[in-house]
Amino acid sequence: MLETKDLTIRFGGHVAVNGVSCAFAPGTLTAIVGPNGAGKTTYFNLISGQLKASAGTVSLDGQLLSGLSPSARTHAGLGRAFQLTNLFPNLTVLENVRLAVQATREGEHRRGLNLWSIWSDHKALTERADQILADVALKSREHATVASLPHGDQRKLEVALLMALEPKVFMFDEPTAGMNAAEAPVILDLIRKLKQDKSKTILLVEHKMDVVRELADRIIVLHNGTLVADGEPAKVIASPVVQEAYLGIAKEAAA
Ligand SMILES: Nc1ncnc2c1ncn2[C@@H]1O[C@H](COP(=O)(O)OP(=O)(O)OP(=O)(O)O)[C@@H](O)[C@H]1O
Repeated sequence: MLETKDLTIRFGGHVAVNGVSCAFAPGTLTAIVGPNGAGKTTYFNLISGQLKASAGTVSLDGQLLSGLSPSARTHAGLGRAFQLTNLFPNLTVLENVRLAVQATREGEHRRGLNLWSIWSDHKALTERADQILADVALKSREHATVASLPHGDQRKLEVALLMALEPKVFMFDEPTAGMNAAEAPVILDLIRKLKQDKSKTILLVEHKMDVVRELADRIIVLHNGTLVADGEPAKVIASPVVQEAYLGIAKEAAA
């Protein structure tokens, strides 16, 4: 179980995330919605450790993550899509995914300087990386360098690297933003498949309400950094306060 307690961050006088307490259980996909500037990405950054909280805690399965670096949190099971700037731009797509698989499996696979084990590890890692690339429909690009990828493929690669980590918690921040009509369904399918694994916790920041309606088991709504609604999607979406102030659905419906 991932939990935030009274999680808060201030930037100068501005409270971007304000005392958010929430628990996310395995087997659920929670969508985090709210207007621009509501604090959704900042909340993600506090959970993943990219930002240091002014107050409050983050824990996973009882382990306190507050104070840990982003990579230590990743090691504890928290998976956030990689920033491609952290990758090796001149290595190929396949090489990058294989490195991510290797980083995840390092403990299991280290068997000294034995050529046979190095070769068989390499083969197993490549097979896993190949599978992940097939899942995100990026196989045809496996020999391209990361730097040469168009934007949509870079977003797919971010998801591929997240898959390679095999985390307990998957955090997706607008995973289909900037993707074309052919690319987005691949990623949404992948999230649908992930949902079937009831041991995984999925958090999704998403503006597209049709995606939220279809995928979410639960919606939480942030507004001015505060948690203002939390519950079953139909109920949260239907609540007047959310419709009018936060989602603009009333406007959409009227248009
Ligand atoms: N590093 C920072 N320094 C100062 N203010 C920040 C910083 N990061 C975020 N903020 C402010 O915190 C508030 C929340 O921003 P955040 O990006 O989390 O919102 P969001 O809900 O993800 O918005 P969007 O839907 O537009 O992505 C905004 O007012 C933003 O300007």
